[in-house]
Amino acid sequence: MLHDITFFSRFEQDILAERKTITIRDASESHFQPGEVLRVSRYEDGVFFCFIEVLSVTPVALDALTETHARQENMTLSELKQVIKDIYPGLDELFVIAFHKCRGEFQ
Ligand SMILES: CC(=O)Nc1cc[nH]c(=O)n1
Repeated sequence: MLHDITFFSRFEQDILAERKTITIRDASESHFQPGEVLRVSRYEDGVFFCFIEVLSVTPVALDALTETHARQENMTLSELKQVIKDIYPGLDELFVIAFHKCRGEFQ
């Protein structure tokens, strides 16, 4: 079964250009499994823009975010921490979902 995930529209171009290869989510979106293909749409208007394959789902604390995570998000580390604090205020239990954009049959 195909599951859905949404991203804020400001992340769309980075995902399509494969500059953003992780997403950091709360526990409500930590159930995805490696190998699972997700249908990706924009959070604001629901417009579909690609499929992604989940590579891994790894717990991480806000303070444990690193420059590597930031690079995978195409941000600086301070930008990334601020973005996550804005999206999930007061939350420390987070999950890194690593993915790659699907090509070919899923494009
Ligand atoms: C819609 C939404 O929650 N989008 C998010 C949240 C965290 N990271 C991300 O890349 N996108």
